[in-house]
Amino acid sequence: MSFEKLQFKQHSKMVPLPVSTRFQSVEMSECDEEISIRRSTVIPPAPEGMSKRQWKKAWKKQHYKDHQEEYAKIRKQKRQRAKENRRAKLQAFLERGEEIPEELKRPPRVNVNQKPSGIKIIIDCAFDDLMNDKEIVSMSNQITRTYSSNKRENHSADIVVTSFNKRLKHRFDEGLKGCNYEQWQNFKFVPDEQPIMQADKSKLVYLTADTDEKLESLEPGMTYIVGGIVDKNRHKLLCYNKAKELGIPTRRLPIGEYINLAGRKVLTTTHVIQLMLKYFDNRDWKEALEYVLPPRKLDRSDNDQDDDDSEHNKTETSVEPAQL
Ligand SMILES: C[S@@+](CC[C@H](N)C(=O)[O-])C[C@H]1O[C@@H](n2cnc3c(N)ncnc32)[C@H](O)[C@@H]1O
Repeated sequence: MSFEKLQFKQHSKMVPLPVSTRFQSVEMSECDEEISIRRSTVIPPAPEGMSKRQWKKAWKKQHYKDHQEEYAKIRKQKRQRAKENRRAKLQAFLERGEEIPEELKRPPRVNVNQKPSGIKIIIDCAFDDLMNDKEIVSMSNQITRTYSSNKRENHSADIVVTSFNKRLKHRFDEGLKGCNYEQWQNFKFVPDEQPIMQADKSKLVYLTADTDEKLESLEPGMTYIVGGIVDKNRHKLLCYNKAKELGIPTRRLPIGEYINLAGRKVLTTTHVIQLMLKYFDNRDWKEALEYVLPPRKLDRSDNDQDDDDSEHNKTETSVEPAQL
């Protein structure tokens, strides 16, 4: 048992939570229910030998664990409420005979006219140990969003998540219970690196922002590897060095060639995959970049205003696992 856990157990014995601080779910409105969990959680003083910060972190973690099911229920209710609100808003527009505003429109969850792009994408998740807990959660959300895009866009890819064997897997098995990831279409999760190691190297490209070699186009029959890591670029050259060691050619996305990007040219795993999927619409990088990247990433200081109609942000909308 970890030091933190032990401390927590000991401390819990010494200072049992007063009844008033426990979760009260009885006959309250959904909103009240959530507030009751949050407001009632007065954090007891830190046990000796533990910093306030450490204790707060450990306590919150344990509290969340103890109330996991209640929180899941509240999230579900919130989603339900949001759905009902949206439906009511749409109904009001329809009744007034007005057109539905763009921001209320949503692309269908499943694109029935979808075609296979012919490419395979590997999300290399061998970097589990380099991420903190928050980053693991963020990575798992990126994967669910990627799955959602792979169902919605006009072209799909065969996607494989490799080295899915540690905390990221645990996050899917525990935190995202019910998302049924093992049944996802065009999406496979494997525990090892076999799809990388056994592939024909001439058909592999490792994508990385750390190379000067530009990716000209995407070609059916090829496999593109994307690093499955959230690291705020703490680990520079990580994927570049791995690819070099494995003898896999590396390429960067042609970003600067088509748009001015505000800030770094290192994109998230999801954005990179969304770009690849969108590229197949018209084999046009500029169009794909403007569609996928959020407006804050696009440096609009010297652009032409025609681009403002782009639909870039549609795929950026966060998709809750339960909405998949
Ligand atoms: C958040 S980045 C990870 C950055 C990490 N430090 C690394 O070494 O790659 C996630 C992944 O998206 C891909 N990626 C991000 N920006 C890219 C770019 N400009 N060109 C090509 N691939 C990119 C890479 O595969 C990268 O590993």
